[in-house]
Amino acid sequence: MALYSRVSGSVGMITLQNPPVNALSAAVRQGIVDMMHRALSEPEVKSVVICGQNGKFCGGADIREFGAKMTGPPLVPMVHLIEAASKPVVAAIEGIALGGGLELALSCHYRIAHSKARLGFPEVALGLLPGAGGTQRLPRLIGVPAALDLITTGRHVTAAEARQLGIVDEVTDLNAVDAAVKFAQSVTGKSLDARRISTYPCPRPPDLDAIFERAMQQVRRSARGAIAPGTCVQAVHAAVTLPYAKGMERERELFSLLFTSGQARALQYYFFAQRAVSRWSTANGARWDTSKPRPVRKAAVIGLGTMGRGITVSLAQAGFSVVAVETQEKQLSEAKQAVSGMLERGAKRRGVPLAHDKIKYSCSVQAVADVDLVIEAVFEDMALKKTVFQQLSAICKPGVLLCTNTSGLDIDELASQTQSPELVVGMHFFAPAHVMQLLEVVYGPRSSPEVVATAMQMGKKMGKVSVAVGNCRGFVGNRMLKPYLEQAFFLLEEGATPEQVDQVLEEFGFAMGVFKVSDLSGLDVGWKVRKADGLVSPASTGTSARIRGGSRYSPLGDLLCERGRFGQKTGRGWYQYDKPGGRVAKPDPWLHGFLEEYRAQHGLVARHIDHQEVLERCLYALINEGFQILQDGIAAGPEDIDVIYVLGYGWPRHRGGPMFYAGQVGLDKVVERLEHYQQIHPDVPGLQPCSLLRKLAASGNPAIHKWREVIQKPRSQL
Ligand SMILES: CC/C=C\CC(=O)SCCNC(=O)CCNC(=O)[C@H](O)C(C)(C)COP(=O)(O)OP(=O)(O)OC[C@H]1O[C@@H](n2cnc3c(N)ncnc32)[C@H](O)[C@@H]1OP(=O)(O)O
Repeated sequence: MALYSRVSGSVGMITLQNPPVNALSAAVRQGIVDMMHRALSEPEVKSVVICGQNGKFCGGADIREFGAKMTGPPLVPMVHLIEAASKPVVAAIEGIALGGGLELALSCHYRIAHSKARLGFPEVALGLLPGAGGTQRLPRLIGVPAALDLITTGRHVTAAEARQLGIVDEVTDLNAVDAAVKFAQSVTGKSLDARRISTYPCPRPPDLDAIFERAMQQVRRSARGAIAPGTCVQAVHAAVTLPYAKGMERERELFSLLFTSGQARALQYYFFAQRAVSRWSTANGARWDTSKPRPVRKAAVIGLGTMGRGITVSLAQAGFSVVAVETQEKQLSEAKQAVSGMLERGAKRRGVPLAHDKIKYSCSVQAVADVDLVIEAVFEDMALKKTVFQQLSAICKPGVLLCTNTSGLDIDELASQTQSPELVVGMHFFAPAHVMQLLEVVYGPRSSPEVVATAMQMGKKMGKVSVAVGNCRGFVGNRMLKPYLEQAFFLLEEGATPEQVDQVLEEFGFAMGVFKVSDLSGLDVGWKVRKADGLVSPASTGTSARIRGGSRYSPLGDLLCERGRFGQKTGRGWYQYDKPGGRVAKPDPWLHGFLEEYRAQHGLVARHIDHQEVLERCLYALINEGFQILQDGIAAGPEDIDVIYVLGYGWPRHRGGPMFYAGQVGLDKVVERLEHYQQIHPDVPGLQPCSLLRKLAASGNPAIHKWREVIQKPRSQL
């Protein structure tokens, strides 16, 4: 709702009230309309200030209401009412003015912002465009290039940048509401003719066509199939080419197109999913709201390889004192140099002070004796990690949290090496650790709730989205990757090429196809794991070479590794590169010949494989594993899996995540297609729909937020 009060006798004050961000719900819109009429009708009131309660102007349209039938006054007539007002209306922007909140501010005649406020049009991230005149007013106010930038990227600007761009009239370090009241008094009685942005002509720079062409190219490059960014460009184009009223009609058409698209639904689901994962729970009943994190001031990182360096940078940038340990002198000095470079670049990019002095380097593990938390980041080798954990358990002060950065090893086995297994938790960072936003916090059966809470909070402080997951091979992300990769290999055996599989996945929206990712991360990583698992056997032909434990197995990755083809680092993998370390993947005729030879050796006949089969086999196998993970209680809900896949594995955000996507496709259809492929490939257990998936499909494909009711009590394997 909106509150009305009179300030200093002549200023009508409208205060938006809708915690937590004063979003424009039906009640708030109704309140604004009613209070505007009141302010305009009271003769004593000479000007109006609009502000938000609790230091937040407005977070935009109320996203929680998007799924329901629209009630209350629409936004567009509301902003027109404000702009057309005969008394000056001043927006007092504290905290945030985002989306519809900024549109509300742009309909006011003046805008006063607090210096700490952030403004922007983030609708594009929700699969929408600013649909209350934002695409028509902003270019009129700040010009086409700047408006295109803000609207297509959704980036927030500071009050200072907003002032520079001409979005706000004044910035204050003092109380913005008081400043707005003073300002409102100072403009009482002045003509408002030049203050209504909708009446401004839209600037037409001479290279207009080139500007729009560039903007379209830019969004095509980065959108990966998302339709909102290009539609935003079209809406701004209407501001330049059409009179305001017609431009508004075009904005409405384009907004409706986006609003009813599956992409907007997926992105809005994802918005709430990312927030839902912070309300974590574990299979043994610990919860975010009943578990208190421990204070951590000083942390240590053991092992300064690629991951350890990234983790050190993240910790230092988050303000923690860090002891960074690498036992070899030479590696330590290399790491020191690399970390300094990363910190310098980070400080420059983010405009923050350097954090060098936060880090103390040491060659000795003894240096961690007084820290509150240790993150072990040595090589992915259980024996090595066990030794480190035994050492840490002996050296560290009592009560220290011991975390391991592992991408899939057994947390409980490591915990059993220590005197306090309840203090052990996994922190699975993604490379590069100082850049990637995702953190899997892996709890073992003995991890204490407060340890999970501490790791979750540490992740948040490091700017990560932390997702709590249970302990199993590969946790959530890498466990689901296994059947996906497996299908990709099988498709090569059956006649596909790496470029064909990658193209299908990239057209779906993945940042990179599975084979390009494999080349980037190194084929030897998986090879090492498979060797440790006893899967890699000496070269042989015939069916037995492709069976392990009674199930189908593809040795293709092993064979490439045996030939020294480890991917980008060796200049050869599933693709060829111009040099070792090269980045541009080119199809490799050698690989095609090798695949032909391989098929011939194993009596396999290449067949034509279509787009749909590639997509369904790769994605549905991965999704099926996701349902198995839910069934096992390793992830608490589908949102956890979806956030992990979007932030850690390049799943296109506008498709919501694998579990959301499965719901969109229809769970019954996913079951039917898995059964179809299982019949053809009975030796691939990953194609057998898991019982939770079958159960959900049989219960009528319920909406994703209802899945938890069906999952009910997960049968935890912990
Ligand atoms: C005709 C249509 C015209 C316009 C369309 C629009 O206006 S679309 C909406 C545009 N606005 C946005 O996209 C803003 C989205 N919100 C954010 O970016 C952040 O939430 C924000 C406001 C920067 C605050 O970030 P912070 O990190 O401080 O908190 P958090 O993100 O956890 O949010 C706190 C809770 O607020 C809920 N929330 C935020 N924005 C909205 C919103 N617009 N509508 C409804 N609810 C919103 C958010 O979900 C959090 O609640 P929780 O219960 O934890 O989920």
